[in-house]
Amino acid sequence: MIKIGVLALQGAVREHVRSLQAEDTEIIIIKKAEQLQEIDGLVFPGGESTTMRRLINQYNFFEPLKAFGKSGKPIFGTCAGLILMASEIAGQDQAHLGLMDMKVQRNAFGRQRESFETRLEVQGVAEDLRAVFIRAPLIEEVGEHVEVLSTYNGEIVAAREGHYLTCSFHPELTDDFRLHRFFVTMVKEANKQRTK
Ligand SMILES: NC(=O)CC[C@H](N)C(=O)O
Repeated sequence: MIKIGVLALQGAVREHVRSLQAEDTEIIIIKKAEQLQEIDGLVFPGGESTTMRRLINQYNFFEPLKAFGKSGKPIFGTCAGLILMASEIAGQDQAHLGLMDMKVQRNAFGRQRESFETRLEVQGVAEDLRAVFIRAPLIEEVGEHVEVLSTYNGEIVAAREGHYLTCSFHPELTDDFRLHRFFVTMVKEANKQRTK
């Protein structure tokens, strides 16, 4: 049995809990930093990244989340979660957790297109994944160890760097669970490596 946590400070928590349901997997809602010790993988939901960052500080999550990432346990960040993981944010002096080597731009899809749904090819996951974009960020630049998994109109919208997975859309708002399943497999594999 593996345990996957969903960071529950703000945002689309329940939807991720639903989408992560899988065999031999327990889903835990994370409200306190101590709970990070019991889990094998973690999801950062979408929502509002500046609000989430404020709550991360307020509830003393900052260092524990960084340590969790550095420990090699998988993290999956969606939308605002992607912004939290980035090492650089366009137009801002400071990033948040800086876990993934990538530069992101917030609210990157123009006004008329603030919110839309499309189908995307995601490398190793699906040829036609349903993707809902809501005031979504895009990934402007990636470091050499980052694998681009998907693009939309030439812009990077999903990527992986080792045990970190991220996308700028909301896979948890559809019944297409393939990206979540991919993450659950990443967690199971990382867990196997650790307990070998
Ligand atoms: N749906 C979302 O998570 C939007 C992200 C939001 N625009 C932010 O900057 O945090």
